[in-house]
Amino acid sequence: MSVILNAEKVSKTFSNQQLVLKPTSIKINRGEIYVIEGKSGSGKSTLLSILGGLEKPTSGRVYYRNSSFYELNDEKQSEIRGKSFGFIFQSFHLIPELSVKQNIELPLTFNTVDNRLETKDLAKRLEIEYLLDKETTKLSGGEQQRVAIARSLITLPDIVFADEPTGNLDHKTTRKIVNLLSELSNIYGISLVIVTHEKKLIKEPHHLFEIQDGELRVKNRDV
Ligand SMILES: Nc1ncnc2c1ncn2[C@@H]1O[C@H](COP(=O)(O)OP(=O)(O)OP(=O)(O)O)[C@@H](O)[C@H]1O
Repeated sequence: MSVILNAEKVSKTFSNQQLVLKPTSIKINRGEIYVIEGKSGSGKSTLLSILGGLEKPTSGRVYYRNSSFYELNDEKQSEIRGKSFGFIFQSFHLIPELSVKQNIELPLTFNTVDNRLETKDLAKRLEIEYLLDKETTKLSGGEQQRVAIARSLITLPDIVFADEPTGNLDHKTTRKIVNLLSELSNIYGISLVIVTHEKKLIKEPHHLFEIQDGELRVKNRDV
């Protein structure tokens, strides 16, 4: 199994000296799904931001394809974030002035990518083809999240990081979004790292963890 991302003993202390993330090691394999469960304030977003190249850890290293990510220069770091990582957030972060199609294609305008998915194909798989020319402000929460998912996948990244991707959605929409995400991760061989407060968000992730007071542990699936 090829390891795409390897975090070695990463920890985080903010200026108030509180240890928000205890030294944590985790390896992300190609095409596999990782779910990290934890209560509010447990350190989920902090860990996800460190793994996703958005927040430098206080100690430890994150290796992306054998390069120590935070030791690369800013230009190289943003190139990796733009081309090889995708991000999905709870509040979608769509741009209201742009159409659905323009939102999906946004990552392509910032990066010269070698690979990409065709917008129409992706939209078809997410069942939002009919929305491509629409404004995003008039879409339902579930539709907006499907647009955000399409945007996270358009560059055919190695890994998609999702922070509470279904947090604002009802139960039925949540199931649909989660199934779509797993399916697309499988089809395109993209690794998925999801942090959530919700238990059993995905039926059978390849890896299930729990984070409690900044400490990451493998979770017993029966609990
Ligand atoms: N920039 C920061 N400066 C100081 N403390 C921070 C900062 N970011 C996060 N924290 C603290 O670190 C702890 C963990 O925060 P984090 O956002 O990682 O938790 P979380 O599990 O994602 O919570 P939630 O589900 O509520 O988003 C919290 O106590 C938070 O107040």
